[in-house]
Amino acid sequence: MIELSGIDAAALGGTVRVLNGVNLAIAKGEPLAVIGASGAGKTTLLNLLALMQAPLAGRFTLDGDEPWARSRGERQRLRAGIALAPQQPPLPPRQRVAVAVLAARLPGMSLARSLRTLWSPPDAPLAQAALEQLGLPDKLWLRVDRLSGGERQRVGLARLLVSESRLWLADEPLAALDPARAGMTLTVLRREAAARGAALVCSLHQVDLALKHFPRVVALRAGRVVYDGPPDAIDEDLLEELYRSQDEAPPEIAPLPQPVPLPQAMCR
Ligand SMILES: Nc1ncnc2c1ncn2[C@@H]1O[C@H](COP(=O)(O)OP(=O)(O)OP(=O)(O)O)[C@@H](O)[C@H]1O
Repeated sequence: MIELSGIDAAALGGTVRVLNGVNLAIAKGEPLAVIGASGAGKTTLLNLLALMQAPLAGRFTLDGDEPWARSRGERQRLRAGIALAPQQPPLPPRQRVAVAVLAARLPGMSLARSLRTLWSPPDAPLAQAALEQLGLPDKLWLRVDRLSGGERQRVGLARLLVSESRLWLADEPLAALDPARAGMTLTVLRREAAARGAALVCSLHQVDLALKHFPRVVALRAGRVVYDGPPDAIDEDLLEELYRSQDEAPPEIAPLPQPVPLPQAMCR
C-alpha cells in the first residue's frame, strides 16, 4: 500500500531534516505502532504518510503511485483517501460534535451532499455509533468548546471511525486520556480498523500499550528507524537506547539558603 525507501523529511513547515533514510512498507489493513522519544520524528512520519509534507529525498509510493510526482489536484484526491487524527484535533470550537465528526466524510461527497451534511447531518447515527464506541454516548449535539481535552481527542478519533479512508493515522491518540480510557480506545481503534480493512498507524508514548495492542512496532530514534518488527523482540536495551536522554540524571539543584532567624523584635 505505502512504501518509503530512503526517505529524508523535514517537519511540517520546517526545512531541517528530521527523518533520515527511512525505509518502511505498510500493507493494506496492517496495524502498526510508532514509538520513540519526544522529538524522534513520529509526528513528522505521520504527516509524511498523510501527504502533508513532501520528502526531501527518497522514494514514496502509495498503491504503486508516486503522489509527489503528481499534480497538486491529483495529490489532493489521494490525500482525501487518508484519515489523519492529529494529537490536537483542529475542531472548530463552535461546531456541533456531530458536524465535526462527520466532516471526515466530506472528501468523498458531492458538493450538495457536503453542504447538507454541514447544515443538518444526515449521517448523525453513524457519528453517534462512533462516539458511543469511544465512550461519548451523550455528546453528539454539544458544541466542541464544551468538551474536555480528552473528549475532544476522542471526537478526533471518532472521525477516523466514520471516514471512508483505508489508511488511518493517529498521532498520539492517548495523549489526553486516562489509563482506563487509553486501553479501551486502542482496542476500539484496532477492532474498527480491522473491520474496515484499514491500515492503522498509531504513534504512541505508552510503550506498554504499543507492545500489547500492536503486532508490529516501528521504533524511531533521532529520525532513524532503529527497530521494525514484532513487539516480543523489543528488549530493555532497545527501550533504554530509545529513551536514553529521558533517563539521564536531572541536573543538581543548589540547596535553598537556610532561612535567617529574624531578630525577636521583628516578630512582634
Ligand atoms: N516547524 C518546524 N520547524 C523546524 N523543526 C521542527 C518543526 N516542527 C518540529 N520540528 C522538530 O522536528 C523534530 C521532530 O519533531 P516531531 O514532532 O516529528 O517529533 P515527535 O517524535 O512527534 O515528538 P513528540 O513525541 O514530542 O510529539 C523535533 O526536533 C522538533 O523540534
